[in-house]
Amino acid sequence: MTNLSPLTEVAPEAPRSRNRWRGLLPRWSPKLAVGLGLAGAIVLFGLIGPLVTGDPATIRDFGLTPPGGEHLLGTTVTGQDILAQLAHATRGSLQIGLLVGIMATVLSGVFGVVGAYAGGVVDEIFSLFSNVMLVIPGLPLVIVIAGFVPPDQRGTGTISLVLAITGWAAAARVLRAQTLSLRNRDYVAAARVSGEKTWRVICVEILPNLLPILASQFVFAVVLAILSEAGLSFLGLGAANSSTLGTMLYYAQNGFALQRDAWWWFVPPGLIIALFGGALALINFSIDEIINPDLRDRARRERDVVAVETDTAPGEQDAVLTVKNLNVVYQSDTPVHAVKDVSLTLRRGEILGLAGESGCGKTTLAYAINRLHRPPAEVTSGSVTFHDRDGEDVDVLALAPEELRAFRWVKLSMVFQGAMNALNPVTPIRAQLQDVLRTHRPGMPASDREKRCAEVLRLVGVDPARLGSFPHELSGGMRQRVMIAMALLLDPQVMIMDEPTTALDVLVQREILNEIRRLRDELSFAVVFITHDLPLLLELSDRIAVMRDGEVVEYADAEEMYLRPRHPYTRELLASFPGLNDDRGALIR
Ligand SMILES: Nc1ncnc2c1ncn2[C@@H]1O[C@H](COP(=O)(O)OP(=O)(O)OP(=O)(O)O)[C@@H](O)[C@H]1O
Repeated sequence: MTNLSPLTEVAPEAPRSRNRWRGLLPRWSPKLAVGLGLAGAIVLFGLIGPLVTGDPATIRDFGLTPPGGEHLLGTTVTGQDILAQLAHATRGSLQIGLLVGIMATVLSGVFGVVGAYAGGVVDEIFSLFSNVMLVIPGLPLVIVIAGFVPPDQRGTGTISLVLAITGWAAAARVLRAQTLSLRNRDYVAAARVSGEKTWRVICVEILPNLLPILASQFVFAVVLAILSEAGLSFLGLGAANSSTLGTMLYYAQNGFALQRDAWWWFVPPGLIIALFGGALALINFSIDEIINPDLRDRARRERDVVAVETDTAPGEQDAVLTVKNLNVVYQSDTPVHAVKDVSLTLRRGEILGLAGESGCGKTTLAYAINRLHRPPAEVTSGSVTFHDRDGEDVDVLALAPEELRAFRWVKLSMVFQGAMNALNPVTPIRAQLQDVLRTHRPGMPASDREKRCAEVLRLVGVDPARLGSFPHELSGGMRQRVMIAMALLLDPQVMIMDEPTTALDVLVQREILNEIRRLRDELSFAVVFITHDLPLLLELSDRIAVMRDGEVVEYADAEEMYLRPRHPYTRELLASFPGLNDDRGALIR
């Protein structure tokens, strides 16, 4: 099958290149539109309402008037206009929400980000303090603190402070974890080494990466503050001399609004709290999609799965893996469409070679097949189906996280590019191999684990006596064999090998390739073998797919490709290896 489909446009991404901050903004979606619309309307009401609705405290001599006429939302028992009260109360609640949001975000930033960046004793003290604050139950503490503050000092500022003090710790934990990961990134290390000041490294290198998390936490803190303040006011512990939605509910309860069927007194403030909470939750969900692009992938994948199910073109008879119209895009400032509409079928026991120059998308394709791709990489469409030995078809892109964990390495394993450096230098080989078995076969007795580890080492031609060795005591070739042994441990049906021999000298490379072919014959797993070295693939593979610029431009039997390359790019690739141009006649295998 030759796949020469035209480049799929990624139209909505175009503006990203113009504005690097665009990537940090939520994508426009119905959820976001509804959330922003509702929240915006409520904020406008809180801002403009008090200016046009008049004094909410004016007492009139006609109490509990139902909505209509002069008083659109009716009056309280003392004849105060509910609409005017609602406008002022909305403003009061928004003020508290905003104040608490800012204070809680600053506190979590200081204790989470600064602590984690400073490290050492500072981090330990900050982290201990955050943990203590986290385990103290929030609402009871708020009630106790608010209860101890005399009513005349219990203004909006005091209540906001109390709510912020009790509401920052969980966010600080998340920020700390994220900062610990960011501070070890190369660009942060480079900034430090180049002598940038600490505040600058935090503000310029770290904080921009935390913006979506901070925004999400801010929104959450605002919702929580409005709800908590309403709860406190309802208990009579809210801000004194101020009007909030909670105090409105408190007075409605004291005025027996429910018993008097005066629904217009308590329903509007309750409704505004519920709508504002719902609106911010919708906004927060859209921000979550920036932090975790997997969320937006999921919806799209579910759509794609339906499309694939209705399009059940007959696959190849003995297929173990079918990739259909797979598209992967790196959603970076300038989106890179790294895999374009790729369709491949891997037969049971087959070695499928994936060739192409550096940057053509081989690794991206391998990672996407395995669901190992990480943001900004995103599978925008297509399907990956694994056809299990027992006849079941597994839709790999739709697997839930737990199912994926059970699938990977058991059914489909991977030997990574530069894999020989992937071994942990301070742990003996035995422990590293046994870890895989402990994770995937928790019930396996220790003696069987030991036996299996020795067995796979033997399979790849490494003396089992080496089980106790540390990686640095092994040669590069041996380490590579250990990595292949690790991929074999659970007897997978498919093994993806991404340039597994690139760093090795030609002789060791040849030995390992022979080993792979022998193992495939013995254990009959299928292999996707990735390399830019087309001659090597011609020797090793049954079929070869040639990739260029993210597309599979030719897909054919190895011998056929060698003798009759059809695509000009394949011919160009073959011509670039001098040994293949001579008169050898047939492919040497
Ligand atoms: N994190 C990323 N963000 C944006 N673009 C990326 C990212 N990673 C890879 N790319 C781009 O995706 C394309 C495919 O990269 P990929 O690593 O899959 O190529 P490859 O064929 O495996 O190359 P190599 O043989 O050198 O490993 C390249 O154009 C690359 O620049």
